[in-house]
Amino acid sequence: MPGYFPPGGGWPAVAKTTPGVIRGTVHKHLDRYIPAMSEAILTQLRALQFDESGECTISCFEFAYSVVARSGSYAMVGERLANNEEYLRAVKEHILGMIMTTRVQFLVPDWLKKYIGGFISRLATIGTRWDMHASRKILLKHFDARAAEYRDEMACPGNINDKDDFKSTDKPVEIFRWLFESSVLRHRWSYPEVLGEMLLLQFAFIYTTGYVGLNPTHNLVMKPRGADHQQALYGALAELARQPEYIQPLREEVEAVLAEYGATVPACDRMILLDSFLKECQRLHPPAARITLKPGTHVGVPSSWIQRSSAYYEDPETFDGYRFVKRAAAGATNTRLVDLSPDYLVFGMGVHACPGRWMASALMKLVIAELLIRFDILSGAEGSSQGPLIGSLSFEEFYVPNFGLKRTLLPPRTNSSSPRTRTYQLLNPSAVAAETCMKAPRNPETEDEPASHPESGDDRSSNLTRIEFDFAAPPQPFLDPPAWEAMLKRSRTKSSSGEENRAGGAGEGRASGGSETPQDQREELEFSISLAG
Ligand code: HEM
Repeated sequence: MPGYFPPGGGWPAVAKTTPGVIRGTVHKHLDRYIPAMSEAILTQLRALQFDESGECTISCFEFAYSVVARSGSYAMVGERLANNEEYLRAVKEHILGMIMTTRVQFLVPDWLKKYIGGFISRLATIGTRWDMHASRKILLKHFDARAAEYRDEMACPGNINDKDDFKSTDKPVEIFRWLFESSVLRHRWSYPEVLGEMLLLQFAFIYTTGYVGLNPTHNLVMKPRGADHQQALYGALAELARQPEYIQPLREEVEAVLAEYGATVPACDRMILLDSFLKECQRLHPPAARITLKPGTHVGVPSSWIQRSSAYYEDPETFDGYRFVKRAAAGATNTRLVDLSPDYLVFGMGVHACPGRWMASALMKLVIAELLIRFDILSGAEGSSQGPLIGSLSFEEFYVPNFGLKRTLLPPRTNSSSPRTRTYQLLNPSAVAAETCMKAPRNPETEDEPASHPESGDDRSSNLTRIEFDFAAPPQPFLDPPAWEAMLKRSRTKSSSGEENRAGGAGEGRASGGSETPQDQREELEFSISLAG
């Protein structure tokens, strides 16, 4: 990022070590972050404001981005700042400002950059709502204050959060603290380098997860402002709404899993259908991946094309949220959201593969789980979800929203008659169910029952396609019983050895199965299938 790093030094050494930080802290000790992330999600839900008529208008994108900004900030700078609204606003605006500034920089010829690059990065967003300079000032103010606290704590003997201390506590390590202490203790990086890395990491963490992850089926091939944005602006809520047949099975899965395991890593590992759903979203709408061959030369990896190729995927243009669960059942490897493979490049490949993908996966699952449990999600009929966000900007790989799109949210209605009866809030009450090519299995025994949301007080939901799904019940028709059993068994084995598995694979360009090779995984599954059969 121009302006952050000392001139003439090129890309700082710290850039090569931050993935190590992510692996050593966020990735290896994911279980320590989950309670705080979960709390952050709930805080964001509680922060929704309802007006006198009992409605709350919110942009789906803004909600997704905000919830990830808050949870991500827990991991990056700790609880106090993660609850500081000024800081959070600055985080979100700074990331968008970075995108704008980078795009403006692209317009400047290389030979001119060294003269006016820094100047441009100051001016590019000035006076806009993505004013990078203003938001950076706020961020630096908070970083400085936090760093002073770290310094004070380090000055007290025994307070240094070194390796041993970290091992002996259950608390998650703030990424900023880790970077800061390492730089002070080991004289590794200058303070401006640490700050630069924090600002880049905020982007790698928050924008990707909020945008790519929680807006999973948007189209990342962006068109210029004012052009037809058709699919680019849907958030996860609206996207789930477009495929309403997924809501109930996913909801039942997360309710069952959270009831048994709470918000934990094993719970996230057991959200098999949600994992497949998210992976399918990312397959169809990956972020643009780029590698640099030599300074100034960018080569695009056509991940969109690869992930929609019939050479790798059957019926590749069709969204099938259970695609990967079916593949796993059929014995395929690399079917989990975090698995890497050449036909699935969302998290990259090889040594630079995303080390934050376990964190992103867990966070996305927890957010969607909480939403599914608390809200009913229906698509907008009035077209607001189809049009462009006025004043937003979109580029080839990034979208910079102005949060103009509003959606309606109703407050929860209480229903104390039965603890099993849930009352879901409605996102956009004027919504209609979307049409989709997904075929639901018909069950003659339940066909006459009212579908899904008996408490909603209307019969809209009876028009929705309904899939009965129960983990305690026999498997769904699309999975034969032995395959289903094998899959559950495999998932149990995996999550019981989850810590070692997660510690094993980040960035090494292999599937995330710890020391397991794809062949091992396949053999294990075949063995399980033969046992179950
Ligand atoms: C859905 C969310 C995410 C997506 C789609 C994503 C995607 C990617 C991709 C494609 C790369 C590889 C870039 C390359 O090949 O040069 C990458 C690298 C990276 N990501 Fe993520 N990421 C996500 C979430 C996160 C999170 C939550 C973190 C931090 C906790 C993170 C931290 C990083 C870092 C530090 C790198 C650099 C790795 C290296 O250079 O070795 N990412 N990410």
